[in-house]
Amino acid sequence: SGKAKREFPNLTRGKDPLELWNKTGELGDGAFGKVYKAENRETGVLAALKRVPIQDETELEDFMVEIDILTECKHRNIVDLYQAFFHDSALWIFIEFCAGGAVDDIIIELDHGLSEPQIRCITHQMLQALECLHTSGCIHRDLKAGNILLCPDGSIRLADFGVSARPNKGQQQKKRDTFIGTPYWMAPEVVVCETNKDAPYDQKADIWSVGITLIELADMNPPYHEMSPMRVLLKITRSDPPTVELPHKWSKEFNSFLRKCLTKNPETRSSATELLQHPFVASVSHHKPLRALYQEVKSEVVEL
Ligand SMILES: COc1ccc(Nc2ncnc(-c3cccnc3Nc3cc(NC(=O)c4cccc(C(F)(F)F)c4)ccc3C)n2)cc1
Repeated sequence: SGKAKREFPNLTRGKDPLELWNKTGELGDGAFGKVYKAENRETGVLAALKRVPIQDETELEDFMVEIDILTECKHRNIVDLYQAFFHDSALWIFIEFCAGGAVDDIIIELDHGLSEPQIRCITHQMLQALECLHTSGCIHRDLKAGNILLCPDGSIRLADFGVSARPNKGQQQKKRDTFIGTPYWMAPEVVVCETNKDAPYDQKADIWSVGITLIELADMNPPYHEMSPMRVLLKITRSDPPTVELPHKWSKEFNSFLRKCLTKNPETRSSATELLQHPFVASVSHHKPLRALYQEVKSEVVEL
């Protein structure tokens, strides 16, 4: 095309990814193209591979937002980008493979919610990942158990299988009609923004979604899961902040932490940095409860 090719430092062009990586299986059919499991021919390292068909350079720029975020936000609790290629009119993204899969699938597989020690562990790592994203000026916008991956050592990685966007730092305005995020986890001010598209919202919206995700981990579903998505939007804006189904079943610290996340006013809602000082997560020091969770999932599969 006549348009000058934009330089993308984190993108390898003119190399066939399958010379370096061997596709070993399928992981699912993502919102944007297929997702495969892959193994590095030289090192044996395992990766998850997403192949996104690209029509032209402008579409490539849209999808490079994701590569930029993953390059800028290198953190032990955010999925690790190994390599990105532009080859055969497609963007090939190779991510560190997390063998435990997504936490919402684990809850379905085990058919029970997580224990409080397991939830404390996940929350501590989620807040660290969010603190890193927010410091880099990014907003996730679609936090939920389905976007949290579990690794065998009990660590978790924040992922985004939808399309997370960056705040418009002079970049193209988020497409006005796209509906970002699944409604159940949406903070009140985001619902207002999506419906009247004016109220600005920022990183505090992710903190609300942390609270909803903790309820999802404890009760196996987010609040109002039995309602239709449209009715949920009204419910979220009109109701008092939700709690877990049986608050007395959980510690004072857990309920207090939830109240800090599920504060309707984003101004007074705590930030990720503030919440890392909260007693619910301040004393977390190891991943043991999540290593046990990984073993449980893996043993479950063997039994079947
Ligand atoms: C069904 O069983 C399993 C078992 C293991 C796994 N493990 C695994 N490990 C790593 N990635 C994936 C994965 C699965 C489906 C789709 N994509 C996956 N990873 C992936 C993620 C991304 N991008 C992000 O996660 C992402 C994009 C933008 C922002 C962010 C964040 F905000 F978190 F920084 C994260 C890009 C390309 C790929 C292949 N899956 C998945 C399913």
